[in-house]
Parts: sequence; structure tokens; C-alpha cells
Amino acid sequence: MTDPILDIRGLEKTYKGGVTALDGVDLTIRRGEIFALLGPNGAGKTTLIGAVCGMVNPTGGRIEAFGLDIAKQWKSVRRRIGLVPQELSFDMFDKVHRQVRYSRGMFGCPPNEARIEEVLRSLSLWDKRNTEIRALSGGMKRRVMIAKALAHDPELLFLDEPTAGVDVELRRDMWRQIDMLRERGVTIVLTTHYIEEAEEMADRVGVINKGRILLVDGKDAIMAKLGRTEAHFTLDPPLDRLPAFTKNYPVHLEGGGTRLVYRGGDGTGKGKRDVAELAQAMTRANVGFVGLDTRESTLEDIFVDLLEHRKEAR
Ligand SMILES: Nc1ncnc2c1ncn2[C@@H]1O[C@H](COP(=O)(O)OP(=O)(O)OP(=O)(O)O)[C@@H](O)[C@H]1O
Repeated sequence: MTDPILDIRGLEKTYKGGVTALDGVDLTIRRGEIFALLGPNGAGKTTLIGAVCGMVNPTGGRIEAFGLDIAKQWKSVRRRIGLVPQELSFDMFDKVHRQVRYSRGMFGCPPNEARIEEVLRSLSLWDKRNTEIRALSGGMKRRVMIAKALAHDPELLFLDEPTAGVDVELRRDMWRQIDMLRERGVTIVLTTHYIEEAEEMADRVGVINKGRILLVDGKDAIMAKLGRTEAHFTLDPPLDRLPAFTKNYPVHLEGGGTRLVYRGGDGTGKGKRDVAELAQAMTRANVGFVGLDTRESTLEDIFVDLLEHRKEAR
């Protein structure tokens, strides 16, 4: 494995009320990657980030960041980590520039006006530097949160739902921003409900549910392993049974024989090839079809399948 920047072993957190938010989490983050942590509400994403960033006291397990045990070398670890939390938190009456500069100072970094300017410019906040935060739009406030997290040049950045509640344009802006950070060598862990975000940005994806990691893999590997093709042939006239030539394909009839549905493949193109073969075979056998819709499964389908499957397995 390439140089881990973060290594989490057997991490547990049971809150005082008795809720177990983390139930033996093992997770390794590689230096320089973008890692997306996906999971439904209450899965434990924020608790996991909180444990690494010092807001949550784990009840078991171990976290190493930059090769250091964070329980023992907390101070030197913390200054190398940035966090953009889910909730906006700042002095609303303060001005943008001052808040960001202050954040840098909080981590014991010497003042560096050039760096602050660079951060503000990269987030299109330079023109707003003298604006009071309360006068900014929600999306702009979110950018200030990111600027604050970047002001001390962290090597490892956590973004907890960075684009929750922002419009599509701003979301794309943020994706670009995250890409730029990756180019600078910053390792990024983001949590999201937006599967398209993971699909667009991440090198690897982890799925967490009920405090347990269900799956961690490269995004492309997940698609190849769990991806599926779905095709609907609209039949005219309808069929009352499947033709013999379909017996080696994962197909069935729906809609009282008006649709022949294929669900299969493996995300490597096999599904598309099967569907093309089926279409040719149907034409040869004079099975009439007047429409064909195909689609490849998205990470979202895979994610839903995975959670459903776990429910059944229980
Ligand atoms: N301070 C707390 N005290 C008690 N229980 C908590 C606390 N914080 C979180 N929990 C519980 O721990 C579980 C995990 O919560 P967490 O916020 O980590 O999930 P999440 O995956 O980040 O969810 P979301 O996507 O909704 O933000 C939930 O059942 C939540 O109610």
C-alpha cells in the first residue's frame, strides 16, 4: 500500500446515552487520495471525523495520523489536519479576512498575508474580504468555512458534507476547488449524501452503515465488481413466455409480457455486449420490439443494493 496518511484500527464510540456510533472501524487513508465516505443519516460519518479531529473521545481503538499516535502526539497531529464541519461556525459580525487570518493563528502558524490572499482568491472570496460574514449568502459562508480550514496549510483535510444545501453551480465550483487541492498534494476525506459527488471526485469510496465499514474500494473497482446494466425491451406484440434463445441471459418478462428486462453484466461492458447480442437474436427470431432503454448502474444503485442486501442478511 502506498504511504498511509491515516490509519484507524478497531475504532469504537459509544455515546453516553448508549448509542454505538462506531462499532470497530478499520480504515486506512492513502497520502494524496480523495476518499469519499458514504453512508445514510446516522451511519457514524461525523463521529468518525470527530474522532480524528479531536471533537469526539473514542471509547476504543487507535488512530495514527502521519505515523503518529494521535492520543499521544495530539498537538503536532492537529496542526496538520484541516476540518470543514457540517455546521457553519464563526463570528457572524467578523469580516472574512480577519476570520481566516485568525484561524491560521489558532494553529500556531506565523502570519502569512500572501497565503491568506491566495486562499481567499482561490475560493473567489477576495472581493468579499472586508465583508461581514453575516452579509454573505449561504454558499459564500460555506466557502469561508473552507478558507478557514485551509489557512494553516493542512496536509489532511476533512470535508463533512461540503456541498449540503448549496446549488449546483457552487457544488461544481467546490469540486474544482477540491481538485486543485489534490494537485497541491492535500489528502482529502469527504463525507457526502450525494453519490454523484463521490462518483465525480473520489479515487476510493468507503461505505459506512450503523458504525461499521461495509466496503472500501477504488471507485472503478466498485463499479466493475458491483455495476450492472439494465435494459428494457418494449415488446410488440407482447410475449407470454421467454423465447428459448434467452435462456443463457439474466432476463425476465414484466408488464404482462410487454417488456423483456435484462439485469446483469459486471460494469466492464459485458452487460452492453449481452444486450447487443440479445437485440440481434430477437431480430433474427422475429421477436418484435419497438423500444430499448438501457442504463448502467450508478454508485447510488450500488450503495442502495448494498444496504438492502445487509438488511436482508440480518
Ligand atoms: N453527541 C452525541 N450524543 C449522543 N448520540 C450521538 C451524538 N452524536 C451523534 N450521536 C448518534 O450517533 C449516531 C451516528 O451519528 P453521526 O452524526 O456520526 O452520523 P452521520 O453518518 O454523520 O449522520 P448524518 O449523515 O445525518 O450527518 C447517530 O445515531 C447519532 O444520533
